[in-house]
Amino acid sequence: MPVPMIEAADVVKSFTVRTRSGGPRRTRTAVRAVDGVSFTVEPGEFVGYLGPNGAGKSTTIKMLTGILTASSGTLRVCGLDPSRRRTSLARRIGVVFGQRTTLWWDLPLRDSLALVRRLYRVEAAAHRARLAELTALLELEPFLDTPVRQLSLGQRMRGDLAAALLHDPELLVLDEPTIGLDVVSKATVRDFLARVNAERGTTVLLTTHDLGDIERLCRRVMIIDRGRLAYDGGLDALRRTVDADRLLVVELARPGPPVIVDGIEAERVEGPRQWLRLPRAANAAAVIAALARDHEVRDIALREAGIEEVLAGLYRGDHAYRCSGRPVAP
Ligand SMILES: Nc1ncnc2c1ncn2[C@@H]1O[C@H](COP(=O)(O)OP(=O)(O)OP(=O)(O)O)[C@@H](O)[C@H]1O
Repeated sequence: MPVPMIEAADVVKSFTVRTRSGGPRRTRTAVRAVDGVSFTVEPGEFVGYLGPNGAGKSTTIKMLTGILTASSGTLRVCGLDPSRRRTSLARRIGVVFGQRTTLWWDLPLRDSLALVRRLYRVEAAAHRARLAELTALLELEPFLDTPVRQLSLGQRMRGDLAAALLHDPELLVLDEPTIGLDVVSKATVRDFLARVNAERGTTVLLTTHDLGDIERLCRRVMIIDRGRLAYDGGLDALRRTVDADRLLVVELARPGPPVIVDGIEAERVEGPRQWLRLPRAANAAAVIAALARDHEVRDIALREAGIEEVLAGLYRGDHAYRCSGRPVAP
């Protein structure tokens, strides 16, 4: 059995936050940003680590890369304890944060990448070969001699990906790598990541809010919500759940409270427009007829629910969407 790339067992991270409760005194409260998370990632997997804002994704990534130490539980990345073996681990993993660069702002990209070689002590010939390969794959040539601060966001991200992969890591950890990129740059980054995973067998853990990233890249997704794992399983299983539902979007003559038809209550209301989720077994024609009988309806549309609706349901803690992929903490 190969050693798992990542093993997390009941990992907790608490922060102490000081809050002012009206008067001059501050009270200390503990916030459990990550609250007993357990999972295993095997070599070669491409896993999406998803969740709403503030769910605990970045905190998890910081623990995986040794920036933060877990309050309790055990964590192993490439078989190492990240907080105790941070330097050894750095040689075996690559990390990209979409919101900030690891490159040297005033240096041309080429020089930045040369410095990365020294940091990771990559042998010169290996570096040349790898740089040539990454330059071709990421189409870096036109801007290798441009200072990083003059690069567009898409160019800078390609530079950051090259920097993270120059030392040929076993695991690549990405925190929102496509944030702010246009559709063409996103496609370039996604195609590149898919190739790195498929051809080099690099394991990838990806945090993103971008549905396109998830659909294109992640065979498995883990969803964290308020510090706890709410779903861990295949994207296909999530899709099958999606297939089970349809959405009825109804435009009423006037705004009102959520309508209830055949026991189905509108889950979203925006002015006169309301959204009802119809299980596959529901008879859409009967629901529409009942709606028209009891309400003044201006317009109606029926559509298949997408991955977006399923994620929104999971993020809301909608239990109907807790489909079982792998065991999930209750
Ligand atoms: N250094 C810190 N001190 C106190 N609380 C923190 C600290 N870092 C994170 N938190 C809190 O922990 C929780 C999880 O934050 P985290 O940044 O991990 O979320 P996230 O899932 O990455 O969110 P986003 O999608 O918005 O980036 C939040 O409630 C956040 O306010």
